[in-house]
Amino acid sequence: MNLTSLSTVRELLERHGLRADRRFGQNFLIDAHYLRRIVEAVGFAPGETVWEVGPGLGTLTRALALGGARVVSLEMDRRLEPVHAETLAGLEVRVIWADALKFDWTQVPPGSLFAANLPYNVATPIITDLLRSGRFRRIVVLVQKEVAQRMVAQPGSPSYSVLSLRVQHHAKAKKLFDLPPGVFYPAPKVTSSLIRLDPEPIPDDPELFRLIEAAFSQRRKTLRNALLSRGYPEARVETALERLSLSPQVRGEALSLEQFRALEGLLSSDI
Ligand SMILES: C[S@@+](CC[C@H](N)C(=O)[O-])C[C@H]1O[C@@H](n2cnc3c(N)ncnc32)[C@H](O)[C@@H]1O
Repeated sequence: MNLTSLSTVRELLERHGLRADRRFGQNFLIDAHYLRRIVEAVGFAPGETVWEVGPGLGTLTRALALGGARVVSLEMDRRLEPVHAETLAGLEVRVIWADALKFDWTQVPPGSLFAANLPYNVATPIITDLLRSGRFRRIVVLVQKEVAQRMVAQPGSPSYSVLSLRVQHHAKAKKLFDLPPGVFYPAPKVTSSLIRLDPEPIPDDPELFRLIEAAFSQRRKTLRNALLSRGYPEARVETALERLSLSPQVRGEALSLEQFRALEGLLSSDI
């Protein structure tokens, strides 16, 4: 069965009485060229397990399994079960019917691989959870281009955000290529991008991210005021900024990850 054929996808949906559901971010990939490039980017060895979120009709899931991977995939939309009975039959695939946002990724073995065409509305929290779990050595995700830009953004750029720092803290990130809306059915309004993350074994740092979230909580405020409004003590914030030679007028979006780490170190010590 060729799931990258638009007529096959339409016929499959119609035969099962289904429509792509926007609430679940269902935009199915229907392009063989891009599908091959995504599978190549995952770079698994034969028999290796690849974790996935959102198999949908089974397009990427099937391509990974046909390429020799064992796939464990989380899906929320139970209507797809009879579709999988056709599209994933006989393949090394296990579907877990669960919400990926509630899944405990720390139960995945360390050094695992992850690949997905992520539902756009929940891509950021899923990527954050995957990174925080510390269980993945490579994460290949198809996301909205704006999310991809945030993932690789540097200080001072309009896309620089909590997600940029989350990615930098845990991983090396590379934007691989863009995909036009027409390679999905139904076509989304936006361009997509494939991103590869190569995480290092670095644990989460909740205090650092409490600080970063406070710094980005009100982008129009100075860093000083944003931190004060989140309850950081004034004298300590002022001394820490001074020690780091940062102006009291500086905004959070100007600081590098290293500067946030240094700031957090000073704020949590007796200065
Ligand atoms: C963009 S589609 C990708 C489908 C397929 N992998 C493809 O490439 O054509 C996203 C999929 O994620 C599923 N999904 C959405 N939210 C989810 C969640 N919170 N947990 C698990 N699956 C979810 C949707 O039902 C849909 O199948």
